[in-house]
Formats: sequence, C-alpha cells, structure tokens
Amino acid sequence: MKAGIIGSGSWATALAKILTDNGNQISWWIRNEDTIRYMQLRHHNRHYLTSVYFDTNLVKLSSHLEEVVAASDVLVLAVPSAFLEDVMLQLSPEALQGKKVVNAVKGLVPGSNLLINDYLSDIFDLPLEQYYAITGPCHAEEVANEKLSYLTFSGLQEAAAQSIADMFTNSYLQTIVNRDVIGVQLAAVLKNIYALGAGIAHGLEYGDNFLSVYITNCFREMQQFLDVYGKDHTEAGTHNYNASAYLGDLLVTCYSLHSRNRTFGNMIGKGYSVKAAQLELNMIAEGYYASKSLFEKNMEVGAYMPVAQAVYTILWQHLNPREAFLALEKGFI
Ligand SMILES: NC(=O)C1=CN([C@@H]2O[C@H](COP(=O)(O)OP(=O)(O)OC[C@H]3O[C@@H](n4cnc5c(N)ncnc54)[C@H](O)[C@@H]3O)[C@@H](O)[C@H]2O)C=CC1
Ligand SMILES: O=C(CO)COP(=O)(O)O
Repeated sequence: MKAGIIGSGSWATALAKILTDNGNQISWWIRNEDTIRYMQLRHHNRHYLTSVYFDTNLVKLSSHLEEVVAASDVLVLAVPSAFLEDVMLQLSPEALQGKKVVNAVKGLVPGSNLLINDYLSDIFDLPLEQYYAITGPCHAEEVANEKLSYLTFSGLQEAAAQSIADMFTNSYLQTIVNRDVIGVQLAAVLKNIYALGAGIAHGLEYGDNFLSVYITNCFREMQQFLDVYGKDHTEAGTHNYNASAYLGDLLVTCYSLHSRNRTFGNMIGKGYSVKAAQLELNMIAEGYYASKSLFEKNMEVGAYMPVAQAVYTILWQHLNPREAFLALEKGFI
C-alpha cells in the first residue's frame, strides 16, 4: 500500500519518521513551498522535530494536495482540526474514492462539531468502512527519540486496520488494533480538554495529590459522556476504557511536560489571556477548540460534564480559573 501524509507539524513529522524508518515510500503534502525546499536541501523539517532526518529517496514532497492524494492508497490526516476543513476543501468531492483514510487528528471539526469520519462522509461520501483512526498515548517528541510507544489503529475493517498498523510497527512503536473507531476519537477529544484543565490546575498551584483526584474524575466523566452518546449512536460500540487509547492517553496528556494542552492550560492558570498563551505556545492546543465543540455537542447529548464545562467557561466565557476550580473541588470523589 502506498502511503500519503497530509500535514507538516510535529505529529505528521513523527508519523513520516515511523513510516520511512520502516522502509515505506511516502508522498507527503506540505503546505509551504519554503519548508519543502528546506527539507529537500537539509533532509529535516525546519520547524518541527528538527532532530529527525529523512531518507529523501523514500519521501516525495509536494504542496499539491490532489497530487499526493492521487498517489496514495492510504492517506494519513495530521493537520490540526482548526485547519482541516480549509485543507480538505481543496480536493474534489471524488478525490477520496477507493482510498483508505487514516485520521491522526485528535479533534472535532470546529463550527459543525463533527467527528472527522462524519465530516468526510458528508463532503466526500467516504464510508465508515474506509476510515481508520490512530490514537493512543504518544507524543511526537518521544517518537523522535525512539522511546517505546504504543499506537491504537481502529477501524470497522479489522484486517485492513491490522495491515495499516503493520506499516507502523517497529522496535520503538508497538501497535494495537480494534474496531472502536468512534469511541477512541471521542476519548482523544475529551482528554485534550482534561489535559488543558490539568495544566490550569498546575498553574493555580494545586499539587500532585489533587491532580490524581482530578484525573480520576475526568476519567469518570469521559465514560459518562461516551455511555450517554452511545445510546443514540449505536455505531459507537463498546469501549475498553482501561485500554491505553482511553486511560493511557488521558494520563500522558495530563502529566507529560511534552503536552501542548497541559502547557497551554498552565499559562491560563498563571493568568495569561488565551491570546497570550496561544502566541507563547506557537503550537496547537486542540483542547481549546475541543472545549467549545464539545460544550455545543453536549447540549444535544446531555451528559453531566462539570470539568469539561469548567474548561470551556474559563477559555471562552472568561470565568476566573480559581473560582472555577473552587467550584469543581467540592464535587470530586
Ligand atoms: N504532537 C503530538 O504529539 C500529537 C499530535 N496529535 C494530533 O495531531 C494533530 C496535528 O497536531 P500537531 O502536529 O501536534 O500540530 P503542530 O502544532 O505541531 O503543527 C501545526 C501545523 O499546522 C499547520 N498550519 C498552521 N496554520 C495552518 C493553516 N492555516 N492551514 C493549514 N495548516 C496550518 C502548521 O504548518 C503545522 O504543520 C492534532 O490534532 C493533534 O492533536 C496526535 C497525537 C500526538
Ligand atoms: O495526543 C497527544 C499525546 O498522546 C498530544 O497531546 P498534546 O497535543 O497535548 O501535546
């Protein structure tokens, strides 16, 4: 199978490293021509994971999206959710026919608040059977350093999910395959919101004892949301909440200093405005967009989500973080 990658941030670069380390030839869509020229000359991405060097014989770089999509059987999406629509709308509605689309984006489409599979189904008529999700606790920075990591590949077609996973499996990357393609995506969206909240707590100088209680309550809230959501969306299936795509990713994103969401939240807890935190981070904290999308989505779902709601209200309605956390403290078990 010929693989294509869409995006050039940290995660796209990490996934390109894994695929090329395994000897796969890839087509790689990079938006910026200067970044392409730099990579052709210096063999690494000048902005993200700069220590990762590529065998340029294995990498075909292009800023023409249609070209990359046409050359690929398996297309990996790794553009932050906020830009995904702009990127995908460059394609014709037939462009994804017959392709396997692998979503590595941990977010909903802002505005419509759709899961990526629902968005691709609406715009490109992509059946869920051709759609896969990559999730799991895995920071791009640790992939760059080849620290042992685990990724989960989910899809209704388990044999195809397995063959995609096999393209990524190597000595530093273990893969897990399941059919829970909706649940793992929602868990990934939620954990970004909770990690941002963990950062806020840290910025407010709560300690490790509180953080463990906070995460426990977030984990329960995540399950409650998925349980209620699943009642109206039977395709959501059953979820193994103790698997690494659920609990593991929640833990790593809340605790790791690599986490963009935690770092962003930490600044908010310390009193930065959203604008100032965005400028300082200079990377994407998906939890910021997800908190709004999820808040709106939950108006229909109706799950009890005090933590996600508090994060939304702090970021989007200017609620004082200290007051929000004082209110949360009382409800934790
Ligand atoms: N970084 C990580 O460790 C992981 C990230 N992810 C997910 O991967 C997705 C991508 O995130 P990262 O690579 O971390 O982001 P990043 O912050 O490292 O990179 C941002 C990317 O957005 C691009 N960009 C900026 N403005 C744009 C525009 N107007 N149109 C199109 N592209 C634009 C930049 O060129 C860059 O490629 C997110 O959904 C994230 O949750 C998932 C697992 C791990
Ligand atoms: O999804 C991730 C780790 O599994 C990355 O999280 P951050 O975007 O918070 O860095």
